Amino acid sequence: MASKDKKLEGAPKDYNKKVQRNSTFFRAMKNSLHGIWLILVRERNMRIHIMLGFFILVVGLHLGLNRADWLWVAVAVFTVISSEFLNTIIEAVVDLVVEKRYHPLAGLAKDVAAGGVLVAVSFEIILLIIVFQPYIWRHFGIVTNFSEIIHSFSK
Ligand SMILES: Nc1ncnc2c1ncn2[C@@H]1O[C@H](COP(=O)(O)OP(=O)(O)OP(=O)(O)O)[C@@H](O)[C@H]1O
Repeated sequence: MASKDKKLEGAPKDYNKKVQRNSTFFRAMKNSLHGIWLILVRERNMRIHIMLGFFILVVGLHLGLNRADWLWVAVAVFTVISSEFLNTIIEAVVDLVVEKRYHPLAGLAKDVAAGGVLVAVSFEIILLIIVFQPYIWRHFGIVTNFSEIIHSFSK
């Protein structure tokens, strides 16, 4: 994430600024929404995860997933989104601490954080295959043993 945005690098005039605590609930909410806006604007991967989430929503509505399946889909999608938040936080903190200097621990922290996202995406793919495959087979009129077994679990 290094130096994508000059505004977030911090200018000398910023050093005199005072940090204001969130004095009201609405101010805290405004800052939280600003955080969501920042990650959407800055992180291409987050935009991809969100678009994929909407795509899964449309396909799920079209195939008529049941309530239990929607729960698993929500777990899968939000696990990935949460891991991307964590990845971005770690990248920002690492860049803040090391500034632009090379440090093996900075590389380790960033790579491990990115690895966490990869694990979350793998978890999402496995869950989505398990949830969607019986619906997709049945959508095309194919009934397999596996789809029946999976479907009997979700009844
Ligand atoms: N200060 C550093 N010291 C050592 N290695 C670093 C440092 N900063 C980044 N790296 C290494 O370079 C890689 C790319 O870092 P960079 O910050 O450009 O990417 P990123 O922010 O992880 O990418 P993206 O924003 O696309 O997720 C990291 O995964 C890490 O291996």
